Amino acid sequence: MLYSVGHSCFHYHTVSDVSQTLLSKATYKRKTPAILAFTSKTWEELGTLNQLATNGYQALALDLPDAALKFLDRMASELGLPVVKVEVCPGRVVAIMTWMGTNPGLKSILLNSHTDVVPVYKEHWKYDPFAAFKDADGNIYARGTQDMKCVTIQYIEAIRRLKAKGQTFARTTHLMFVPDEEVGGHKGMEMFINHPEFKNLNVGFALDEGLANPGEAFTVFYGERNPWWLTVRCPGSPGHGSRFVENTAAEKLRSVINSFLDFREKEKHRLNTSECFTLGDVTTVNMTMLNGGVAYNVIPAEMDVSFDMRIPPAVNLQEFEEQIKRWCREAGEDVTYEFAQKHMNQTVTSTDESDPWWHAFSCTCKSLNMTLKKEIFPAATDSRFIRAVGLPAIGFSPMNHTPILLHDHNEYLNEQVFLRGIQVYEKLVPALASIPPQPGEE
Ligand SMILES: CSCC[C@H](NC(C)=O)C(=O)O
Ligand SMILES: [Zn+2]
Ligand SMILES: [Zn+2]
Repeated sequence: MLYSVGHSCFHYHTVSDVSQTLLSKATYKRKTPAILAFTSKTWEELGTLNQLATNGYQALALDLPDAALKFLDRMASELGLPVVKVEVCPGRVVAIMTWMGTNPGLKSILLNSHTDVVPVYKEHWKYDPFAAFKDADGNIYARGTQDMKCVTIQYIEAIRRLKAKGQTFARTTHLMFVPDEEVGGHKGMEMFINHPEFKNLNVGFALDEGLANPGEAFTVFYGERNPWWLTVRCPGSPGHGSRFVENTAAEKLRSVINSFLDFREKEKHRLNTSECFTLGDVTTVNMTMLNGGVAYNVIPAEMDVSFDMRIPPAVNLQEFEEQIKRWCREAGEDVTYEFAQKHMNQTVTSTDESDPWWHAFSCTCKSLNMTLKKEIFPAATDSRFIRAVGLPAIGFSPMNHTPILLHDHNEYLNEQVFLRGIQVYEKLVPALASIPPQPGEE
């Protein structure tokens, strides 16, 4: 197995070689980026290696065949930035490029993006979804053009331009690339956020993905609805399909479905009749799975129904769950529910002008004549894990005049919109990374 060390030229043949070299510090000069071979290490071992990193050694683990990681290695080497890679769970690697600030004791800026994408129905695409075809109007079609390769590349290109101009800033900027946002982030950001290597990043403020806006404005997300995925189980008396059996599962199921879907109607009405509400301000309920029954003429002993619910931060979650319990009780005997996902964190990020992070963000956008529309993100991104540990995070993908096509067929982004996004980060990064020391910072 071959290991290489960032943009230095060391090669090792086994992980053990790497560790041996690492652990005999005499072998290293501080200017030499060293490897932390995370891939086969336990978290306890990482603690030791981590201490080496804080002593001035850069970290890099490199036996990873993943194409996205290889691409990021190439970008890091072009930008002249060190990369840390942490295999948080088997096969799930988080990569971090770091542009060190002139005052590294200050809280850093985190530019987060995910490297995974959702699948495609190839037959429904006008062009090959993995060829990034650009049409005559400059629209680039490909899976991930909006979600969120655009943002990843905009971060990288903005840093490239800033570095080329010789600029430096007080605060450190980290570009972080996580592997599994599209399947919930549980083996990526959710695990990594409590990892010592994340704590070492000393993050003060994070940017992560948002959504396109079809109009002139740019949407920014300061919070998210909590996803609750639950299954309601309705047991009942079985019997012959020709009879009026009492206490059937289906009668209970009907009551449950009616309660949930009546509530859905009310929330839909609330959204459609309010000028100022967006999807993120109301609760959505969707019945997504239905199970039960074994034969046409056998009344089933159980029928189950599953719902995807998204609950805005302003809703009292305890009261909401009481309502679910009531619906189940009203449906009949022994109706129970269980959660597949139950997110409870309702932290939102300050968008008050007195907040230094928001102030820098919003003022920069204003200086670029951008109109911002503040919203609650209707679905769930990795930002929820960042906010859950008390860090401010803004969901922002600079795409205006663009239909929302994430996860859709024919996802595209216009090249002009994409290029303007680079300019936006070219201003945002300096503004955020130059925020003066705040009370409590050194
Ligand atoms: C709750 S984990 C699933 C995460 C997924 N995120 C997106 C952006 O589609 C969702 O909201 O369904
Ligand atoms: Zn995304
Ligand atoms: Zn997505």
